[in-house]
Amino acid sequence: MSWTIDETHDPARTSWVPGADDHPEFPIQNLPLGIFSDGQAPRGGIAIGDRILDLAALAESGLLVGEAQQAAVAASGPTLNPLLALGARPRRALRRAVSALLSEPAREDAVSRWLYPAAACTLHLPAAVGDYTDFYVGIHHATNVGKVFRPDNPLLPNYKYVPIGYHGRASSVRVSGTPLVRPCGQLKAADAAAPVRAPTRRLDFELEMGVWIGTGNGLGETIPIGSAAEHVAGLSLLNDWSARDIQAWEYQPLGPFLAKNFLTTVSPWIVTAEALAPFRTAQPARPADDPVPLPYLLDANDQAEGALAITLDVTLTTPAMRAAGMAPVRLSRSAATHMYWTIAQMVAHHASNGCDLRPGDLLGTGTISAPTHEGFGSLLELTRAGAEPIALPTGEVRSFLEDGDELTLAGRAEAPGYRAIGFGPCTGIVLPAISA
Ligand SMILES: O=C(O)/C=C/C(=O)CC(=O)CC(=O)O
Ligand SMILES: [Ca+2]
Ligand SMILES: [Mg+2]
Repeated sequence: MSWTIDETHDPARTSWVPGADDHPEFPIQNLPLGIFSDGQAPRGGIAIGDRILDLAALAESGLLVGEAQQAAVAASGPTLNPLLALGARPRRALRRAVSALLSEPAREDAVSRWLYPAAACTLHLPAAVGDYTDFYVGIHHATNVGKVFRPDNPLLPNYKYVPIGYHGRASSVRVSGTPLVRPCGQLKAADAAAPVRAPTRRLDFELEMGVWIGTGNGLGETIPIGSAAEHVAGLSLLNDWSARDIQAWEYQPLGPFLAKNFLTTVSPWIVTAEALAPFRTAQPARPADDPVPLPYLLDANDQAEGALAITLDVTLTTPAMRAAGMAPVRLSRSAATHMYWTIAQMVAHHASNGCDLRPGDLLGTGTISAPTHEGFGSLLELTRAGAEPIALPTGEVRSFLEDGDELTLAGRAEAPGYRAIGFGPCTGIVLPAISA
C-alpha cells in the first residue's frame, strides 16, 4: 500500500522552490523526512532542493487537513518517532499534500516563509533509536570477511537459511557529521602471548543502508513476510565503523561487541518507502544450488519487487588531499541489489520469534559489497586485510583509516522514466584516540 506509485512520482512535476528541480538529491519527487534546528527547538522537516520545509510551522499554518495534518502534528517534536508510529497512510497523505503545496505556484506566497536554507540549519538524528540491529545480508562481504577470519570456512552453513544479524548498540548511533574518536581496545598480534590495550590500528568503515521501522509489532506477535514492507518507514545510509583488530580478538563466541559499538553513523534524512516506490526491482535469482528460503521468509511479491535500485558510493578525503584542495577520491561503488536477503525478509525474520520491533528502531543491512573488487564495501576487503594498500593521488597509501581521514557514503536511487533521488551524505572524520 505505501510502496505504490502515484502523482508525487511524476517526473514532469516541478517545484517553485528555486533550484529544487535541478537538485541531484532532493527534487520534489523525494521529500525525505528529518529533524532540523535553526536556533529554535529541533523539529521535523522535509528536504526540498537546498531548503528545509518546517513541518511544525506547517502544522500550525492551517494549510493541511485530515491525515496530512495529523502527520505534520506528529512530526512537530524533536524526534520523528510519533510520526513513524502512525504508519504508512498519514505519512503518505503528508507526502501528497506537501508535494502539491511545493509544486503549485499559487502556494508560494503562503509556504515559502516556512522554508529555510539547509546550509544554515543543523540536522539531527531523525528518530530516537530504541534498538539497533545489524544484519549481514551482503553475501560477497560475508564471504570476503569469512576468508579473513575463518579461512577454512568462509560462509557458514546457516548463511543461506538465516538472515544473520547481531544486536548492535543504539546509544552510539549518530547523525552524519559526528566526528569519530579512534577507539582503544584489546589488540592481540597473532604471535603475541597476550593482548595489549591500544588505539585500534585497523579502523574501517562499512557501507550499509539503514532501515527505519514505522509501525512495530506487539511482543509475541510476528510480522508476516507479506506485510513486512508496510512496517518500513524508509531508508538512510549507514556506516558501521569497525575496528578490525579488536573484532578479530573479541568476536568469538558471541559476535561483535566493542569493535563496532563506538559509533554508527546514519545520513540525516529518512528517504521514505513512498519515495522509493519507483526504484523497486526484482530480487536477483538465487543460484540454482542455493536452498529455497523457508516459507515464512518467502513471498512471491517480495521476490518480484523487494530489491531496490540504489547505487552506493564511498569516498575518502585525507588531510593531505584537503590541504591540496583535492576532490574526494572514490574508494568503492556498489549497489543495494547485492543484498542476499530483502528488507522484508530481514523484518519478517527479526519478528519471527515474537520479538517486538518499535517505531524508530533501526536495522542495518550489513555491508553491501559488490561481487568484484571495485565495489567492496569495507577497507578489510578493498585492501585484503591490509595486504594490498590503496594508492591515493597524493602518493599516500591507505590500508585502514588514519587520523584526519574523512569518509563519506552516498546513495542514488535511479530507474528509467523516473527522477533520480539521493540520501544526503553519511560522513565522519577520524579524530586521534584520546588515550590508551
Ligand atoms: O565474523 C564475521 O564474519 C563478521 C562479522 C561482522 O563483521 C558483523 C557485521 O557488521 C556484518 C556486516 O556488516 O555485514
Ligand atoms: Ca556491519
Ligand atoms: Mg556500529
